[in-house]
Amino acid sequence: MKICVLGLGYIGLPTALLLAAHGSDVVGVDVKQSVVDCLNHGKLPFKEPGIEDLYQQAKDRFVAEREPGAADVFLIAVPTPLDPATKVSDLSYVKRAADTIAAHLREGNLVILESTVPPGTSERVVIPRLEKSGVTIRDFLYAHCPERAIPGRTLKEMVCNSRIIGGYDRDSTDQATSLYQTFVCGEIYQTDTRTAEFVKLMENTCRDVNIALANEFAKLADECGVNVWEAISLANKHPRVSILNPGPGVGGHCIAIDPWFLTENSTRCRMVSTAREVNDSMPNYVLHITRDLLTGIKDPVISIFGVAYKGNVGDTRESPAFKFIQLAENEGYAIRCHDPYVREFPHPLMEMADAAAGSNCIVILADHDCFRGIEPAGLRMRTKFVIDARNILDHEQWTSQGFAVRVLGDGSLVHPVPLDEGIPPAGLYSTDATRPITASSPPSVPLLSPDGRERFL
Ligand SMILES: NC(=O)C1=CN([C@@H]2O[C@H](COP(=O)(O)OP(=O)(O)OC[C@H]3O[C@@H](n4cnc5c(N)ncnc54)[C@H](O)[C@@H]3O)[C@@H](O)[C@H]2O)C=CC1
Ligand SMILES: CC(=O)N[C@@H]1[C@@H](OP(=O)(O)OP(=O)(O)OC[C@H]2O[C@@H](n3ccc(=O)[nH]c3=O)[C@H](O)[C@@H]2O)O[C@H](C(=O)O)[C@@H](O)[C@@H]1O
Repeated sequence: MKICVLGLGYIGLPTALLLAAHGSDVVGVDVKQSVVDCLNHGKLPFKEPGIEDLYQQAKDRFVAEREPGAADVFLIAVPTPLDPATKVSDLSYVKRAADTIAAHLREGNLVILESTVPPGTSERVVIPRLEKSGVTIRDFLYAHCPERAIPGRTLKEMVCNSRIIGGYDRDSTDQATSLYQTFVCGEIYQTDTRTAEFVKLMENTCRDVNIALANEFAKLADECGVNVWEAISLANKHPRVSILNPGPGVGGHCIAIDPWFLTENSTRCRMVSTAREVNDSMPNYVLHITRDLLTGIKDPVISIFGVAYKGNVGDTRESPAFKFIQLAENEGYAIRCHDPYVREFPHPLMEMADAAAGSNCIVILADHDCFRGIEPAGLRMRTKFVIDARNILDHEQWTSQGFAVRVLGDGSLVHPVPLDEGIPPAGLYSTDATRPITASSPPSVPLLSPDGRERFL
C-alpha cells in the first residue's frame, strides 16, 4: 500500500516512519525544502526519544518529497495554529493540504485528517475541498483520527495509546481502523468525524482547566501562607482527588490553543476561557515574585533556565518564557537565557555558567531533569536569588549555598494577609508531604500551624 503523509513535523514524521516500519511504502511530504533535504540525507529535523532507531527501520520504505503524488492513502498532519489576534483557529495549512491532495485524489482512496481542528471542520472545510477533485465523498473514504501522543514519549504513545477513529461512514471507519491496527497496540474506538474532533478538544481542555485550578491554588496558597506543594500532595491522598502541578504557564502547540478551538463559535461558555486566562496570567505572577525579590537592586539581571514549553523537550511553541521575557524586559530587567534542549530561540542561548555569571536571580521556567542536579556553588552570581517556578530544585542544597529560594506557591505571602506576627512563611518548612511522618522519621523542622502551635500529622 502506498501512503502519502503531508506534514513531517512532530506528529507527521513519526507516524510516517511507523507506517513505513510496518510495511507500507510511505512518501512524506513537507512544504519546507530544509525538512525534505534533511530527511533524504539521513538526518532527522528534531529530537525525540527512539526516532533515530525508528528511522533506521523505516528508511528503505520511506522517501521525502516537496509535493504529493498518487497514493492509496493520504494522511494530513499539518499545523493548526491559533490566530493570536482573534483567538480563532487558522485552518490555512489544512485547506492547502486538502487542495494539494485533491489534485491526486482517485476513487477508493482513503484520506485521514490527524491535525487537531474545531468540531465540524471535516464536513465543512476538508471534505468539500477534496471533492473539488471531481470525486465525491460517496467515492472516496474519509476519517478524522486525532493524535494523543505526548512530546517526550511520542513514539511509545503513538503505539500504545488507545485511539479514536471518526469515520465519515462505516467503510471509512473500518478502513482507517485497519490501517492504524498495523502499528497501534492500544484499543481503537470508532465514532463519527465530528465527535472525534470534539473528543480531542475536550481532552486538552480538560487538562488546561485542571492546570488552571492548580495555578489558582498556588496563588491562593501564597495569600494564605500555605505551601501549595505540600497541600496538593496531601489533598491527592484522597482517593478521588488528583490535582495537577502549578507552573509558570501553559505552553505547547496544543493545550494552550485547543480550548479556543472548542469555544470559538460559542456564546455560552465561560469556564474554558477563564481557565485560559488563569494560565496565561502565570508569567505575570512569576514576574510579580521576581519583582518582590529584586526590589531596590540597580540594573537587575535575570537568568532564565528553561525556555522550552515544558521539561525535557526542545519545543518553544507558545512557551510561557516568551511572555515572561517580554514583560521583564519592559520593566527594565536584563535577560539571559539558558536551555540545553532548545536549538533556536529569539534570545541568544548561553551556557549555564555564562547565563548565571553576574546575574541577580535565576528563574527556573522549564522542568528539565538536568536542572535538578545543578551545583549552585559553581554559579558566580551578583546576588544569590533563585525562583523555582516548577519546584524541581533541591532547595536545602541551594539554601546551604547562601541562596534565597522562592518556590511558586510556597506561601511566601506575595499579597500578605494578616497572620499572627512571628510565624515564618510556610515555604521554610519541609515540603515532603509524600513521606508520612512516623515516630522513627520525625520532621527535621517542626511544622507549625498559623496560630504558632506545633502541628501533628
Ligand atoms: N506536537 C504534538 O505533540 C501534537 C500535535 N497535534 C496536532 O498535529 C498537527 C501537527 O502538529 P505538529 O506535528 O506538532 O506540527 P509541526 O509544526 O511540528 O509540523 C507540521 C509540518 O507540516 C508542514 N506543512 C505545512 N503545510 C503543509 C502542507 N500543505 N503540505 C505539507 N506539509 C506542510 C510544515 O512545514 C511542518 O514541517 C497539529 O494540528 C497539532 O495540533 C496533535 C497531538 C500532539
Ligand atoms: C490531555 C493531554 O494530556 N494532552 C497532551 C498534550 O501534550 P503537552 O505536551 O502539550 O501537554 P502537557 O505535558 O500537559 O504540557 C502542557 C503545558 O502545561 C504545563 N503543565 C502540565 C502539567 C501540569 O501539571 N502543570 C503544568 O503547568 C506544561 O509545563 C506545559 O507548558 O497535548 C498533546 C496535543 O494534543 O498536542 C496531546 O497529544 C497530549 O496527550
